[in-house]
Amino acid sequence: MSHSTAGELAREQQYVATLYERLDVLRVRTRGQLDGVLAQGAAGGTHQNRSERDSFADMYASRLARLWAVEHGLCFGRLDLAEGVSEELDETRLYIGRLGLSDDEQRRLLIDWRAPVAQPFYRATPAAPMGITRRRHLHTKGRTVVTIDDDLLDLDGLSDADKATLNGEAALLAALGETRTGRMRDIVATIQGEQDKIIRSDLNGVLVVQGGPGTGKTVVALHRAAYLLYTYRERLERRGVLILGPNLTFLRYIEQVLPSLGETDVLLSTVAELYPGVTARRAERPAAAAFKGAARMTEVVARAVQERQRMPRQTVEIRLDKFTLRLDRQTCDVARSRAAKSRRPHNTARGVFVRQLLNALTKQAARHLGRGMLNDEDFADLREELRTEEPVRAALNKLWPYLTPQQLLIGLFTSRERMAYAGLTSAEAGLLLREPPRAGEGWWSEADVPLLDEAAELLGDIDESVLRAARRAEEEREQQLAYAREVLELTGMADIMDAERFAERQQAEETYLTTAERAAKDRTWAFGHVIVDEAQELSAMAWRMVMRRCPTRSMTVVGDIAQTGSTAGALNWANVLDPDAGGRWREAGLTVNYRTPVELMAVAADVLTLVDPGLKAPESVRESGERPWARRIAGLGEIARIVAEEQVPGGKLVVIVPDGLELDLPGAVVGAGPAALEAPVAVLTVAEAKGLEFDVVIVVEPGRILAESPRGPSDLYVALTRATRRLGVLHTGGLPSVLTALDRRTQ
Ligand SMILES: Nc1ncnc2c1ncn2[C@@H]1O[C@H](COP(=O)(O)OP(=O)(O)OP(=O)(O)O)[C@@H](O)[C@H]1O
Repeated sequence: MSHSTAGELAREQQYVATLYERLDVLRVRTRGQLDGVLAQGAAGGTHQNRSERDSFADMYASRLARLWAVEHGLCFGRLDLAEGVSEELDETRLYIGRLGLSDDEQRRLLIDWRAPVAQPFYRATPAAPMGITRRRHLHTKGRTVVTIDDDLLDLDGLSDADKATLNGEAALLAALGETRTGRMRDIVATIQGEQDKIIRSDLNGVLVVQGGPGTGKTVVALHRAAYLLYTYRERLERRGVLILGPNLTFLRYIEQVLPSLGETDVLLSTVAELYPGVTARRAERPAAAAFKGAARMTEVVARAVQERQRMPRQTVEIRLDKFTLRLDRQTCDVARSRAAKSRRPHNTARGVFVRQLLNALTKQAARHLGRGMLNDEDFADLREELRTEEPVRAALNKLWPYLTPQQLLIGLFTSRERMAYAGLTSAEAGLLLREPPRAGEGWWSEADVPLLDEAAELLGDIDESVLRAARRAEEEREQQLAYAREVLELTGMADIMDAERFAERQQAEETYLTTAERAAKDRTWAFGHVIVDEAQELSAMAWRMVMRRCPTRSMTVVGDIAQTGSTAGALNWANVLDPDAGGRWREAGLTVNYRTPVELMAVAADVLTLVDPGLKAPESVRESGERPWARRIAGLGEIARIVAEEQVPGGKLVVIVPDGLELDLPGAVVGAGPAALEAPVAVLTVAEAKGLEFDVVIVVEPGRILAESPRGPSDLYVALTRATRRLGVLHTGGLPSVLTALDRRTQ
């Protein structure tokens, strides 16, 4: 029902203009407050004054950023309340928008979409109107209201057909029909009821959202992050929210959605990036990645640590200048079992081990020195002397070395002997065996990252390299302080900023880091909430790592079991979640496909029966009017011409190819990366296209995609469900029989 009559439009325009005026006033006011704080910033004062000023500056800066982020589509809806519904004043109308606004008398002008009173905007239906008589969608261009769409929720006035309408169908279909920009957009104006329930679901426990392609899992997860931060600000602001996606291209695709929702305490990451200090770039063979992802690796890593605590069979001789000390097997074993009993991680248990052996060595040394019984003080002095003797240190280090997770895994994967000790068969070891790292080479793969994390847990983070780094940092700070003094002298700024403050600004960036930035640097950071997207792809070992980041198990896990491409990935949510969140997870479903038109989904649904005949494809909300097609080509050389014919003006087209098929299209971006999102034409593999969408999709050699991995049917299903408008399939050999629903084109 469209009510874009001139009079109504003019009235809404007037109201929206007042909202923008208010927004402008607040921007100017906040800018003034920020400038005021910054102007005092350089004037010295106590440390406490300075840190108060910094936090005010942060607060005003992020408020200002929020005020600027809502320029587009500031207000998108209105609710007309049934009589007697509003207890506050005599409000009969509520305007809904990207943030809340009030005037100087605290009268509310605009309601944040996440506020509880805004909920009927997304949930009210004619059958359950929630005290609303009318829901109005306002479409704006810049600051101008262009059209209005109404849903009448007053039961008496509606026919049965009207009662069954979707929430703001016209608004929704308009949003879905738009050409893709290469970046995901927010959907605050058109969130649907089943999505809203998930967005506003309780913070506690693990919420699993299972839904087919295009059902809005990603976009809903992002809105949930914004909603949770708004509703549980106190609890979440300090700990932050982690959002894990499958790869960096995907993170690029979604990164703009959150700032437009006004959220900054969110860390976007991938499993490959989650271990601080490691960049996992190396490609891994699928069989090795699957093996490294299996839960059994927990034991393998534990055995690898034990192997480093193995005691030698022979007596260890330590030659000092004046005499030789000896550690026999039994003494070593006793020290080892003491250390093991301490139940501390390897690097901290080392203290127990070393103390035990040093005591034994000190007694021996006393005998050699003919000093018999020593008093406590002398004993301690002699022990300290021995501790710093190089041969003693070397021997103790060999028996129980300090280890970083990197050292442990490099040691393991480069030695068949160690792998055998860790319980691997010769064939398994062959799968993992590697050459040691060479300078400049990326040694780590994504599958190694959860193993590094596992190792870090068993080893403990306190190791010598950390201590050395801390000492170095202290020295550096001293140097920087000296440098700061010099610079301030030279620049004549000495009287407006003291050296310590300058040095702090230069070096101790920690003070200025956001929660998300601090969390990114800290392996042991516990997030307030964790969201995992494309969660079906995570291996058992990756789940262990993710769970460590969220001891409270407040999580949102979104994915589709039918789309699992990784051989280490999930085929069933219970298998994944029972081990770490047994009894604390609940499942919700999304059933409507907002991306793929009906015509395309019919083809994909046939492929879904190959994945599992019991699975049901999501229902598409719209038709494109274009039939998906298949075409036999004589060679890959023909693809460029077909791509040119299929492109839609201003839209994005992707050619999806099997792994290892090299296709060089003139003008196309090949492979993952931000450029692939921007380009009019890109060539991607299925794994690279996962989670993304394009106006036009051309799938090349579907038979090869089906055959190239045990998850071939899932991969083809993913490929066929990426398009919002047109789908074509090109093949040089026969067309797989599962694709017979495609129209056959001959030229
Ligand atoms: N309520 C909505 N209003 C407007 N657009 C929507 C709505 N829900 C989903 N969409 C759009 O539908 C498309 C698919 O959403 P999204 O990528 O979140 O789906 P998905 O379930 O994660 O898909 P996949 O499993 O294929 O990765 C996006 O363009 C999204 O913006």
